[in-house]
Amino acid sequence: MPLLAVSGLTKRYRRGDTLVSAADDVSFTIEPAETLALVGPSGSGKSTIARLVTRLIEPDAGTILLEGTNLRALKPSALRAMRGRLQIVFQDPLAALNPRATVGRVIEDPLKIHTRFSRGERRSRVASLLERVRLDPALASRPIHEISGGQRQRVAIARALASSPTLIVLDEAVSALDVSVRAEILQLLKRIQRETRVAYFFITHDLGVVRAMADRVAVLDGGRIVETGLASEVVSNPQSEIGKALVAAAPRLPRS
Ligand SMILES: Nc1ncnc2c1ncn2[C@@H]1O[C@H](COP(=O)(O)OP(=O)(O)OP(=O)(O)O)[C@@H](O)[C@H]1O
Repeated sequence: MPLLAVSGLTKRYRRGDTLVSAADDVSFTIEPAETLALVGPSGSGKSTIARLVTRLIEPDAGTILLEGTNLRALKPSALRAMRGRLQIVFQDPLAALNPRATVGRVIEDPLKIHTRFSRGERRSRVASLLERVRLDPALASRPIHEISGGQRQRVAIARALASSPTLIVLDEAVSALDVSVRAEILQLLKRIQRETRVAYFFITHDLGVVRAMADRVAVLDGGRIVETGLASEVVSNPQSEIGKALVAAAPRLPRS
């Protein structure tokens, strides 16, 4: 059974008199411990699909099965419990995390929701999550706005890991970082995947990231998936027009 099975996912937005298809009959699967990348030009529907899959927005049609459970059929309380299994990390941690909250608080909050740990257990789990993302546990007392962008994204990853997810959706999660910090975070994500067998749904416009991180890739155009395949094959020999255009527009890719 796939970890995630999405089928027929459809979402339209009204713009004036017309309907814009942000997701048009989208179907794909993600296996445990796998990384699937979703690429496409600006406005092709990548963020919409990330938000549909994580149930932040409601689709017009389609099913989303996580570990065989239909997320759309769950009552709010059951969905809350399931949410821990499926986490999302956004591009801008300063917008996604409360900038005045401390690092420790940001990571501890999901533990309050998803576990029955005592206060002491939560504190020691926060310390081990900080170590997992290679941050000094002493950082727990610092407010989010005082730490660097790269450190903030590590905190966002630690927060996502707090509820022991089986799938993390990364919505342009490394796009705003400079090149060296981005490389460090990608290495970190790979190591975490080896250690925990978490799967990633990697939303990106960066084919270098696809080549470095993904097992498979789906190419999106106008809300439709126009090509899927092994990342190495699609990046070196795209079949769809939009895949060819993305590869042609990419800066020279480092060898994987
Ligand atoms: N809340 C909304 N209301 C109306 N239209 C929307 C809304 N959100 C997205 N859209 C439209 O849906 C389409 C897909 O947008 P989406 O943000 O999902 O694309 P994207 O591939 O993530 O783009 P980018 O890479 O620029 O972030 C676009 O035409 C966008 O204008």
